[in-house]
Amino acid sequence: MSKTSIAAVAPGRLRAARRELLETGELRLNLPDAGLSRSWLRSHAAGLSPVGRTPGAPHASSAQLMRALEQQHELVAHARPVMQDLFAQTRDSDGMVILSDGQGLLLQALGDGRFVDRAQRVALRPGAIWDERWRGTNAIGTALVERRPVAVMGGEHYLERNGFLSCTAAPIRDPQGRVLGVLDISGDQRNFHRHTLALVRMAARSVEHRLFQTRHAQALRLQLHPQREGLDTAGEGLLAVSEEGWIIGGNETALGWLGAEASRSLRLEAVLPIPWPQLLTWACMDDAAPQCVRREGDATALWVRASVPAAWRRRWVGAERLALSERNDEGASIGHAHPDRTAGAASGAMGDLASGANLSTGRHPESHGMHHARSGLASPPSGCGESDRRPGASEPVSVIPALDGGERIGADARGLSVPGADARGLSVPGSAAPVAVDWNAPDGGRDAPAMPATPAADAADAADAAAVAPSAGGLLPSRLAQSPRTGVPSARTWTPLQMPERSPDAEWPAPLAALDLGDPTVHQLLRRLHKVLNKPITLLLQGESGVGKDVLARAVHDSGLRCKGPYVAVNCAALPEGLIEAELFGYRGGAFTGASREGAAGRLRQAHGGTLFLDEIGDMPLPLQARLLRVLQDRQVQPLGGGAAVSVDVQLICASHRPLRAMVEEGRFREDLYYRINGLALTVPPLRARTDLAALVQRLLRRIVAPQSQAQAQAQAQAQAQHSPAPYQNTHLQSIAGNGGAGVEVSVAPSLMTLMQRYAWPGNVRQLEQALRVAVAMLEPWEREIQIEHLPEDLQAEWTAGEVTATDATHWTDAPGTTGTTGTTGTTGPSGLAGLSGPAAPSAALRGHAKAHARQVLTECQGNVSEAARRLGIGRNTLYRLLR
Ligand SMILES: Nc1ncnc2c1ncn2[C@@H]1O[C@H](COP(=O)(O)OP(=O)(O)OP(=O)(O)O)[C@@H](O)[C@H]1O
Repeated sequence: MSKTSIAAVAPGRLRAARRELLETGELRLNLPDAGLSRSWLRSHAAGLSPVGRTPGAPHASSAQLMRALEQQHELVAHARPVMQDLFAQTRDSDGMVILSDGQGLLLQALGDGRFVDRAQRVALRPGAIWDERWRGTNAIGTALVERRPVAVMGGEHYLERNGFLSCTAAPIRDPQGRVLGVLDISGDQRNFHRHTLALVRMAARSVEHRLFQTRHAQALRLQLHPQREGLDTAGEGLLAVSEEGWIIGGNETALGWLGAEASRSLRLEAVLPIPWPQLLTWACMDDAAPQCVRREGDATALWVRASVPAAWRRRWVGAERLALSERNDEGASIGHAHPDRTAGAASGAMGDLASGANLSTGRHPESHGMHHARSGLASPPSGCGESDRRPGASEPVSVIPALDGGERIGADARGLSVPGADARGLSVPGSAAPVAVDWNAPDGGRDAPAMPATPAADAADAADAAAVAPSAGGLLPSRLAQSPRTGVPSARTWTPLQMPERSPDAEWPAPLAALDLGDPTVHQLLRRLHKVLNKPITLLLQGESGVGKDVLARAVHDSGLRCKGPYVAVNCAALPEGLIEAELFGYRGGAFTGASREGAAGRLRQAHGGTLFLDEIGDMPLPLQARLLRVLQDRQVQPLGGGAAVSVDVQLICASHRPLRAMVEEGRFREDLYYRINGLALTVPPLRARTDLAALVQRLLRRIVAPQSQAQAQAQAQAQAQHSPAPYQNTHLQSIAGNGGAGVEVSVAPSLMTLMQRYAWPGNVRQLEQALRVAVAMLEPWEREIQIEHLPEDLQAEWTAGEVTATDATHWTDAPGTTGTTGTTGTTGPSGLAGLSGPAAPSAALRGHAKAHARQVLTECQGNVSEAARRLGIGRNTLYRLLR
């Protein structure tokens, strides 16, 4: 439906296909465009009749339209000038330029002439909803479903009454890749011009650019294009980078070229061969001209222009001045830094400060060459836009010649090497191949493959590529498989710039990294979560109760771009059935008996801009599942008792300990909802299957002890202030710490740890945490090591009785005086305490070993049974039994 539809499908063929669809419900005749066939089939399935009036297509009231305009004010504001421009260009062809929101609600229209009157008759005007479900195949509605630019000509419209229209529409995506709305040019089909599709695509891109620039106004923004002239056109790539050097956003074009995905999971250096401090230095220059980045090997090139927020410039240049004056004070070499350097010139030293290089250029410090050399970047390209050179600026300084004739970063003018650089060029950390930055490419395209003839062609190609890899369901732009015509390296050809081999763990955000305690399954799970961070992919966390699903969801929230937004957790199992609906979706005042007069926004709306964690979603009643599905699809919430639907933007994370898949098969959970929430399903392993119990115990203990001792320190301080005796209980914790608890070290006796490692922990981490809380509370003031007797009594009883449930659920209990389920014979369990109460049916040899070990410990304790039992982490009676 993109290009084929411009050469409209022959009317006879359309008629035949329509007849077939109506008679058989199928389209075996196959229209030449698969997208058109799909859309017709959808229209048919929606129960629309191609002839006659449209039955009950919704239309917004003027109040609803006003509200929608308010909600979409950013989109409308950025689209308006673009629409005016489009209108000026298409005026002669008697058409209309239309903007719709993401639901197909027409927000604004520009047009004049006779066509507008005709358009009004088919409700092509603000307030009407051109969703495919109501109006059949049409450019706006179909572009929304197909998520790509679409042209629908004359009889290709499913409803015959729209057959006089020719419409071209392109989705407008926000910087996260979500479709915000659609830009459309509609006109009389007889006047249709074949370039309209390219025009509307470019216009939509232009709106996206404006949105991108606004949303990322506080970030460093990079414009990219294989041709210098391509910068500032709708075909350029855009990247946004945080001050720490993380990619935080990118448009489809940039992501396609760089093979990157816009998430904080990638540092800029992973995709562009420029060390971050040096790029920052260059970007902070007042008049930084575009530069050409070229990859070694295949000579593909990208032109880069950077803009930074003014505050960054102030910060970096200010820091630079300070650093310079400090270095001057120390009498250290500062190369040729000029004391009166301008801000832009001063910024040039950032690179060498950051990289530790000491550059000596022999040039005037204010020359461009100076900036580049001092920043560690090679000098500006000699043929790289003469106009970029300031009048009178000196020639670029000499730099280390590249093996292939290019110039290198990573080495200073005297050949001093910069950390991270090697003789062959800069090695991007973890990247497979060294890459060179060639600031000297004569035109940025000399070695580069042929470039697109026009930005329009480029735009068309990118759109076609998007059609190849459409990003479904509001996902971030997927990697584009660039058309060869663009001459731009596809994601594949840039692959060496990525860091597939690197271990990303070092770059995990702290909240995720903190959960990586050494268990390989958990590690894999965290890796997968890390990959989908900041992507609108719904997560489904499954696993037994207490394994830490909520903890994971919270870590995902805290690690992502939404961390400043709300995190709202709802336990669907804990809410009375009658209240879930009101709790989730909100209600209008007095909507039901007992409802408050003011009404309530509901948890979904509370989570707007943040994360909604729906725990135990398997416990949600079926009717509510249907409602939730609708909300997830429409991204709008309708409060109970009526009122306008409100848009919500939430990252959804669902969790359940129930087997949802099986529930779907049994009809207890909606299949459509299951697939909707199942963007990425991960199973959190039970504690008994984890190998990092010791590290987890330490983590939990730190968490348990620190606040306790802090609270006690406070209580003590308070008590002292009131001249009353300090509370006795557990004052040892802060006395151990001596500093309010921060340094308290409580650990678990090794023998007890062995026992714990063999226990099945049916309540998982929750049970472990509770056990440790009790144990810490039971510690005497002088004790810092947890023994079995500190544990809750039920565990003690279970373990000392040898009734510990093993990971393999085998019980052994033939220690004297106990009863067992397996009746395994032998003496004791495995070594140490585990031998006494180890869960897996121990062999006689193991029991013998445990007994021997207990004897040895007793000898070491010079016969002191209490001490030996303490060391072994068991009670005295148990030790007696064991030794018998
Ligand atoms: N990795 C972890 N580090 C520290 N504490 C953890 C970890 N995982 C779980 N916990 C603790 O275990 C308890 C249970 O965790 P959480 O509520 O996340 O489990 P869950 O799987 O969501 O349980 P349920 O299915 O019953 O809701 C919490 O107190 C939590 O703090």
